[in-house]
Amino acid sequence: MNKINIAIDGPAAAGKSTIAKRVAEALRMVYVDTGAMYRAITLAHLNNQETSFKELVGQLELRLINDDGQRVLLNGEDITDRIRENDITENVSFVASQQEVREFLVQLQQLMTRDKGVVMDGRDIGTTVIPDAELKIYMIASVEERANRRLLDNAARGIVSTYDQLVADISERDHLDMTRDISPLSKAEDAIQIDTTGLTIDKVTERILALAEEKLQ
Ligand SMILES: Nc1ncnc2c1ncn2[C@@H]1O[C@H](COP(=O)(O)OP(=O)(O)OP(=O)(O)O)[C@@H](O)[C@H]1O
Ligand SMILES: Nc1ccn([C@@H]2O[C@H](COP(=O)(O)O)[C@@H](O)[C@H]2O)c(=O)n1
Repeated sequence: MNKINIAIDGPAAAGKSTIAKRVAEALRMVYVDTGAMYRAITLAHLNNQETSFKELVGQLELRLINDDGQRVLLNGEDITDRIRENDITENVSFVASQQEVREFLVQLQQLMTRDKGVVMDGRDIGTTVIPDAELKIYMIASVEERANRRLLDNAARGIVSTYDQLVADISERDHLDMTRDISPLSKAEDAIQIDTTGLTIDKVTERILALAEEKLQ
């Protein structure tokens, strides 16, 4: 059976990580949430704001552990839950627009996908990280649906937010991600667009598994 890489890109709260985890589990592939990597560097930056990004990425140790999803270790400390908090979300787009940060993480992500067998989600996976991925998905949903989903998410995590604030925050983050100079969020020409608005998690997972099966023949 072929070994493939699957790239899943799209805006905030479209459902990328949820679906990527399920697809990876079903196909016994490795799951990588690249957003968590940018969030981890954002945390390091907030704790060391006097340090240049070049120095910062040169001195940190970032590890991802696939353990019922993905755990994130920064310099040995488990920061999986910490990086979902509002201060990280409010600063991550700025950090992700820094050339030194992108070069550091894209190189790491390309190393992770070198031997294939990875489902990787983010903003630039199909365009920049693995442009030769055998299957590329561009996942979208209405901003209203994404705000509702994130509201439920945050409530489950004990993070304070309101629907209106999330609509504004998600729209702002989408704009920042789509308009930055380096590796902006965009649909790869050969990506298949899936609008998950009104679709269940199972339905979306089934659709992507069917597409992946065609590539695995
Ligand atoms: N098709 C769907 N229908 C309903 N809820 C969904 C669907 N897909 C994902 N969700 C829920 O929406 C929330 C956000 O999903 P997820 O975190 O996977 O999005 P994301 O695109 O990875 O977001 P981000 O890029 O901000 O990390 C999760 O709580 C998830 O359970
Ligand atoms: N490949 C990627 C992944 C993420 N980003 C930036 O990180 C932010 C957080 O990502 P989430 O998936 O956790 O929402 C995202 O808004 C981007 O600014 C990126 O640039 N490239």
